[in-house]
Amino acid sequence: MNKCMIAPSILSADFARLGDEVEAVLEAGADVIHFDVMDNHYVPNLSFGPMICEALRKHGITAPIDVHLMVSPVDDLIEQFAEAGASYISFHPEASQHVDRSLQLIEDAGCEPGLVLNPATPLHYLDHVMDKLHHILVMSVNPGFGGQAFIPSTLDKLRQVKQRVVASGRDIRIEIDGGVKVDNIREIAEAGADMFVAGSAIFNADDYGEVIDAMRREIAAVSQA
Ligand SMILES: O=C(CO)[C@H](O)[C@H](O)COP(=O)(O)O
Ligand SMILES: [Fe+2]
Repeated sequence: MNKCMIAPSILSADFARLGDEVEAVLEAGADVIHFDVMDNHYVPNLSFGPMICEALRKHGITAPIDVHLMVSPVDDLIEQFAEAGASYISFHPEASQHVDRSLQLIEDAGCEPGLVLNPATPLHYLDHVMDKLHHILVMSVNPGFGGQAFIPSTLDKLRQVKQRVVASGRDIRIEIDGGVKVDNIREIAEAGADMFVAGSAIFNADDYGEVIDAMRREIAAVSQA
């Protein structure tokens, strides 16, 4: 199995000290920086755009930046985020007129493409595009806000996504996003996730490293079982 990755969502970071916050979570052991882009149209909230991604690169951040686009339309922002230094780019299929084209645009821009499934988004959106996916992001909250409670039915969805990935024979990461905490990450890992987004659980803690280490111990308990 792929090494499991911890991806702190900077939505819950102190924006006035963003560069330092990102450095701090990476020093604390994070693998990836999760970057939530909200447009007050596809989701009822507004966050940040490519300029902030570029600013993190200029600040010296070299870790992968995982851009989660909660925007509609999708395509215009792909090139901008690629130029700003994004590593992975995912979008919600309902927000794109042409899902295959958007995935191809991401790949052509030199980034790793992913699709995001909301709690009520059917899995059939994965049909016909598995060969284009680097990751599948399963939302375990409805998108738009950090700090929401994990929706338990998404565990079953994760299992179904995992089955599809195994059946495809492809090496596709399964990412989970929303309400991930130390006390539920073990069952999430058991259900098939291998990339874990956590915003409030990490940034609301006094010691980021303590939370990330505890999450890794919980995940390791699954691989050793
Ligand atoms: O995409 C998101 C919300 O739409 C965020 O990535 C997610 O909510 C992370 O925050 P938390 O871990 O606090 O739930
Ligand atoms: Fe996200």
